[in-house]
This record gives sequence, C-alpha cells and structure tokens, in this order.
Amino acid sequence: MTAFMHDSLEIAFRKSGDTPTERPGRHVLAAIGYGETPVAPFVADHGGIELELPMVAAGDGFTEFWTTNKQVKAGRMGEVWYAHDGEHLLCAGRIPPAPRYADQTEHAYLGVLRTIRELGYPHLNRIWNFIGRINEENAEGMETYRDFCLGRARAFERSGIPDEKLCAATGVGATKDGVSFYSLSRRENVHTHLENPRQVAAYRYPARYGPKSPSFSRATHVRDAGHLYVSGTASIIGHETVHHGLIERQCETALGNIAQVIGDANTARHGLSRGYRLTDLDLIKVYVRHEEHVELVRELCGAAFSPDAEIAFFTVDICRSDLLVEIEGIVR
Ligand SMILES: C=C(O[C@@H]1C=C(C(=O)O)C=C[C@H]1O)C(=O)O
Repeated sequence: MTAFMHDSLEIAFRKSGDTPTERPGRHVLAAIGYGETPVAPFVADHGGIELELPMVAAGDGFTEFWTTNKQVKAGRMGEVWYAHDGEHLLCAGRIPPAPRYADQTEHAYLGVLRTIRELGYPHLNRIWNFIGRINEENAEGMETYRDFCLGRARAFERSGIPDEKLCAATGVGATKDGVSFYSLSRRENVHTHLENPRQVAAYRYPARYGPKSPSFSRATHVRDAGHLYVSGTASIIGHETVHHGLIERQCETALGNIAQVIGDANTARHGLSRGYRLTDLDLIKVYVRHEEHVELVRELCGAAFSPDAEIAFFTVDICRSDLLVEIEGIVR
C-alpha cells in the first residue's frame, strides 16, 4: 500500500525485496532498508540514495521508500550522503563501530548541519538514529546512548541551535555495532516543535540520565503540509520510566503520551489550528525490546490505531534499559 502525503514528498512502507513502483513523474529520494547488515548510504541507479540499517523487522522485512514528484539530485558532502528535490533534503550517514562515540557523533552531526546549511535546507524536520549496543558501556564505562547524546548535543551547541529549535527524533538500538542515521529537512521554516505537558522536555532531563540530555522535541509539525511527525515515545512520565517490567502498561503509557502530544489541548497550546487522535497516525514504527512481547504489542496497537494505518514492528533495544516498547508515527 502506498501512503500519500499532501505535499510532493511521499513515504511508503514496503516489504523487503519490493522495488519502488515506477510511476510516471515520481522520483526516488531514498530507499531505506531495515535488514541484516548495515550498508552505508550510496547514490543508487534510481538517482536517490540507498542505505541499509541493521534492524530486525517482524514479518517480511521492511523498506521505507521516499519519493517525490520533483527531480532529485543526490551526492555526498564529506561523510554525509544526501538527496534533495528543491523542497526537501534527506541526509544520511553511518558511524562505524568504535570504542566510544561522542567525538564521531559530534563530527557526523556537524556534517549534517553543514550539509543542510550549504544546500539551503536548514530547517530540520525529523531525525532517526540507530545505535548499536545502545545499552552497553563504551571503553570508558559510559553507556553508548549517553555517549551518543553527548556528541549530538555538542554538535547542536556548536552550531548555535537552541533547544527550542530541536526537531522530532528517534534514538533506538540496532542489531550491529556502529551508528546509522538519516534526517529530513526543508527549505522553508514551516515547523513548530511540540513538547508534551506530561513529560519533561528530553533536552531538560536531569544529569542522572547522562552528561548531556537527548537533543530532540516530542513532535514536529509542518505547517503547509499539515503533517505532524511524532518522535519515538515510550513509558516515561516527567522524566521517569514508569511501569518497570510491565509491557502492557508501558505500551498503554506510550500510546497515552502520543495521544497527549497530538491532542487538541496540546496542539492549541503550541498555536496549531487543530488537534489529532491516535487514529490519525500513520507510518507507525513500533520498537519492542523482547520478541515475546511483539504479539501483545501488536494487539494493543491494532486496537489503538486506524485499521488503515501502516504499522511496522521491530525487535530492538531501546534508549533506557528499563523501557520495553517505543512508538512513533506521522499524522498526515
Ligand atoms: C524514548 C525516548 O527517547 C528516545 C530517544 C530519542 C533520541 O535520543 O533521539 C528520541 C526519541 C526516542 O526514540 C524518551 O526520552 O522519551
């Protein structure tokens, strides 16, 4: 099934092995595979970029196709690969396995921030990060996720990007060592970044979660297109993980957090003209720590979201070792 977006960008979920349908006037911006082995981004024959993330998708594997109705230009700037269409820019990169990640992450993010500036798409809309051994310690005994957050925060600080301008993001585990990432940014500043009143802003989490807080907002709204990109959302209230060890309760809390972020009261508070419900969400990704929880989470998500929504499930670690499930999606 193809998911139509209201502007020229279209994101579609497919099974692995499917190729993008050749439709007149559509150009591939990116094909992002979630598969066995990481493949660093490259410019593919279709003219857009391709990459493969080391992720285990439940079912028949998973590829995300981004297409546009405009001509695409793709290339590489330093270690960042990109594809753009005059309106949107996708950047992607990979940090190879390393004993520690802060410096490489800072370098990689500075590369993305330079690329979006120089190509003229400076307004970040959404970022996805896939971090191998996310809950394990690096060579200095710091958890890899915290190590990653440190480098990312430094890059935003050095680029003068204030916390309030941070966009929606996902930061989850991966099945292989190293870090893969991709981002979407736009030419126009049409974004509103949303926080959740039930949660402390991630960039204000207290120091006990790491030397630098995670650099993201809970959701990013794109004004003209009317899209709302919801960050990876888990069972966190305030800044604390709640319902330790209880998958059903954690899943319900994550769903409740999303409902709160996209709902009428919160969108009105952020100046948006309308609010949304869980059944408005599509292109949903659900990250489940333990495979044996996937069926239950599938049932809970099936009941919460629209029967027409695309939902992909992955078995993967999550940024805090006490989190069992995390959910993201797009309202469009
Ligand atoms: C689940 C949380 O954070 C996760 C980590 C993120 C990151 O570091 O970019 C973004 C969203 C989630 O994937 C949270 O802190 O609520």
